[in-house]
Amino acid sequence: MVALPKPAIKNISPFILNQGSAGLNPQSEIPLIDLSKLDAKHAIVKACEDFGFFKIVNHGVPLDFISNLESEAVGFFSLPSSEKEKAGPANPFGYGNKKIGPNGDVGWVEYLLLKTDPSSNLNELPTGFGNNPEKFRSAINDYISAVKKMGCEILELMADGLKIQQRNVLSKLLMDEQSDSVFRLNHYPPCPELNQASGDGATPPNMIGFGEHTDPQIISILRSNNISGLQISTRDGSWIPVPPDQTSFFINVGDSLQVMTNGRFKSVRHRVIASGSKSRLSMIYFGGPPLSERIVPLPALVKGTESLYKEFTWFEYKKSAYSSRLSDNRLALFQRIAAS
Ligand SMILES: C=C1C[C@]23C[C@@]1(O)CC[C@H]2[C@@]12CC[C@H](O)[C@@](C)(C(=O)O1)[C@H]2[C@@H]3C(=O)O
Ligand SMILES: O=C(O)CCC(=O)C(=O)O
Ligand SMILES: [Fe+2]
Repeated sequence: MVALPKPAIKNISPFILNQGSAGLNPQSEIPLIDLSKLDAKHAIVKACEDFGFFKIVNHGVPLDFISNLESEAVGFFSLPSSEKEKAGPANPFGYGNKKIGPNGDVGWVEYLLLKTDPSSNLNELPTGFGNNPEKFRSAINDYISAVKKMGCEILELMADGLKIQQRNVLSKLLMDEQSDSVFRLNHYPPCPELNQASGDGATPPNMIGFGEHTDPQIISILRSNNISGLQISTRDGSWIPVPPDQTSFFINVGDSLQVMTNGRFKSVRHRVIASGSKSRLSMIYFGGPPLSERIVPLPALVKGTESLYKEFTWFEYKKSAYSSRLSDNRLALFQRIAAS
């Protein structure tokens, strides 16, 4: 594995999370789903209800697709800033460094945000995009196809587990040619100054790599190298660390799936805490519907009850998401106020 260069920083204060390790609950277990087991569909539904998050093993994604993409990504993030910046600034797609989104959020992270449609910006990767942009492009395409296939299998198991007759009711949205899915490579560089900075006296301060948020799409499929940092928020509001596992995937329920299940599944709040000494690299596929898709609860899940949400299209939701801050509760605008 190639060592990534360390960026020079003078002032790390905007990135410090002023709460030490308070509120962390390392005891909770992250639900583990074995995709080869017959009862996977029930375990998936339970994990989505309890956590909105789970880990997948026996996923069927070829490990060489993962390692090829990881080495291409390491190669890209090792380039001099002047080279990486040729792919930026992220607007929202492209190379971004520390700035997340358009509304003032920052994190100790550099990233590449890409559309997944192979005919779109993947083919516009600028020259200077590593030594062999064609190799990078092909590693991204191989990875995305395999991960999308696994994502569709998971969405079909969810539909089965929810006893919905049309088992492709969710997966067809990702399979649609117009699916508005995105792909992100995040690199959290080490921050040696963190070890010297003073926290609350007892514990060193935490550094925000990627601030807390929920993902807006249907499902996010995350894989990282073996460096920790990802945390999820539980129903009681405490944070639990997600032990890294570079051979597995982690699934997040997104806001759209929360709505489509009429609140039965909850989108999971999560964040990344950067490390003082090690580089974390993550790759995330965000499976989204076509822009024109109406995001409404599946009819089978509203029988006898009312929809908890006002109707909206994915385009309307995305537009509103892009005028929000990262930590905002983006669904609040679309919630129906229960009649008393
Ligand atoms: C602050 C922002 C970044 C984000 C768009 C937003 O305005 C609010 C949602 C953010 C998020 C979180 C999940 C994904 O990383 C992402 C690509 C997405 O779809 O929504 C990011 C957006 C981004 O970085 O552009
Ligand atoms: O990098 C990670 O591990 C998670 C990042 C994340 O939540 C995101 O990009 O939406
Ligand atoms: Fe996220």
